[in-house]
Amino acid sequence: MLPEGVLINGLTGEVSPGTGKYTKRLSELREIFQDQTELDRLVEVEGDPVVYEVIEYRKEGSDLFFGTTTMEPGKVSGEFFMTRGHFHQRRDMGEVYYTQSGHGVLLLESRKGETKVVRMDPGVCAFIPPDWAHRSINVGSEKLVFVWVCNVDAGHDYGDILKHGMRKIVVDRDGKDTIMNNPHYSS
Ligand SMILES: O=P(O)(O)OC[C@H]1O[C@H](O)[C@H](O)[C@@H](O)[C@@H]1O
Ligand SMILES: [Fe+2]
Repeated sequence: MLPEGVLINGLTGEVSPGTGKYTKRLSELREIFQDQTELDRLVEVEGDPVVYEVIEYRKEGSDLFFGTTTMEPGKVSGEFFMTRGHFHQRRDMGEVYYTQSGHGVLLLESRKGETKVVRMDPGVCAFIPPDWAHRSINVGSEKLVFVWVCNVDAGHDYGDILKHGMRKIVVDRDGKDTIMNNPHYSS
């Protein structure tokens, strides 16, 4: 393993050299949005738009890895495009998100049910403590690009969020991003 400088494009999320990537489209995120009828319609008429892309830089044997998440702007019945959201499998491992461009909301929820919001604006480096679920939401009209750094062993636990939802949702109300209680939240 050798040290290396990795070039990150803060406007596009490109990582050079990257070692892997995946894309999430709207149809793959059906369960997390409130209005699934409208989501189905958007998938149909807009040809299943990309919601976000994750590019990573990972070296075999390292304890850390990093990468970018690039989120497209968009809404489903006023609810902004968002990531799936997850806890880490390892409850002792947090994460760092450093916003490069665009505007977002990082929605966090502890196991005890506390909610916190960290605005994702360029230059903000967000600390995600261990055992807080996290979901990022693009509330702007441009791409939201952020760099994340995490332990390779942290892992993703999607189960709880997929099953119960998060307690809060972020919607456009009169042109302003607004945090509201999730009417579909189930404890
Ligand atoms: O995995 P999701 O909840 O869909 O979020 C998408 C991705 O967002 C960030 O980039 C995290 O660091 C990734 O670990 C995560 O996978
Ligand atoms: Fe994470």
